[in-house]
Amino acid sequence: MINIVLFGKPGAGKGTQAEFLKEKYKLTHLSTGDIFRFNLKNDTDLGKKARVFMDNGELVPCEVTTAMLIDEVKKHPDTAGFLFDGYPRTLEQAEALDKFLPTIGSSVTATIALEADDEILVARLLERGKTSGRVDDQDEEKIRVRYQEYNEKTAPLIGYYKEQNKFHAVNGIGTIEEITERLTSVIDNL
Ligand SMILES: Nc1ncnc2c1ncn2[C@@H]1O[C@H](COP(=O)(O)OP(=O)(O)O)[C@@H](O)[C@H]1O
Repeated sequence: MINIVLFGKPGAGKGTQAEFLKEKYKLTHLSTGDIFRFNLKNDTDLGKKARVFMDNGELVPCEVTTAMLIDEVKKHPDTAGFLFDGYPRTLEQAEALDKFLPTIGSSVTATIALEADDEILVARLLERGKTSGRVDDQDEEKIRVRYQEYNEKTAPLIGYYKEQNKFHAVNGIGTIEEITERLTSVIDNL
């Protein structure tokens, strides 16, 4: 089983690239943001728990997110592997994943970060907000909260995965195809 964690700031292109990678490597794509948005739209109990946090650009509490992720993983016992997109986002979540995966005989294979400058990313998000309908993409204030959350809570994961020799960085600026190419060359060399 190969498990890839796609890592990067909001707007870095994780979702776009995940679409290509999941096809190429036959991976199950689990985007916590997408799963939450689905639950929000359908007004499920999970959606109700997540809404306030998401609408403000804050992280949903770890126990809610981790329970949801584990449920999703368990729905795909026969997969060739997972492409985690948006999880883990805190040290607590990374540790939870490292504890959970061995219970299904697996582990994180590699973490790949898509890197880009903040100004480029904020511009991309505001552009996406015009068409996506995502509340958290339409307001610079909320975008700023997400970057703050990233810097405080998610950035420390870089060190966590480097220590395990599982961290790879890829330049996230270029055409979609160029970036897919960079990501596949990392994965093919794992
Ligand atoms: N691993 C997670 N832990 C906590 N909250 C999460 C997680 N993944 C997604 N969320 C919630 O969903 C929102 C949207 O996630 P996502 O689409 O991945 O956003 P972004 O484009 O900001 O990376 C986040 O701002 C957060 O509220």
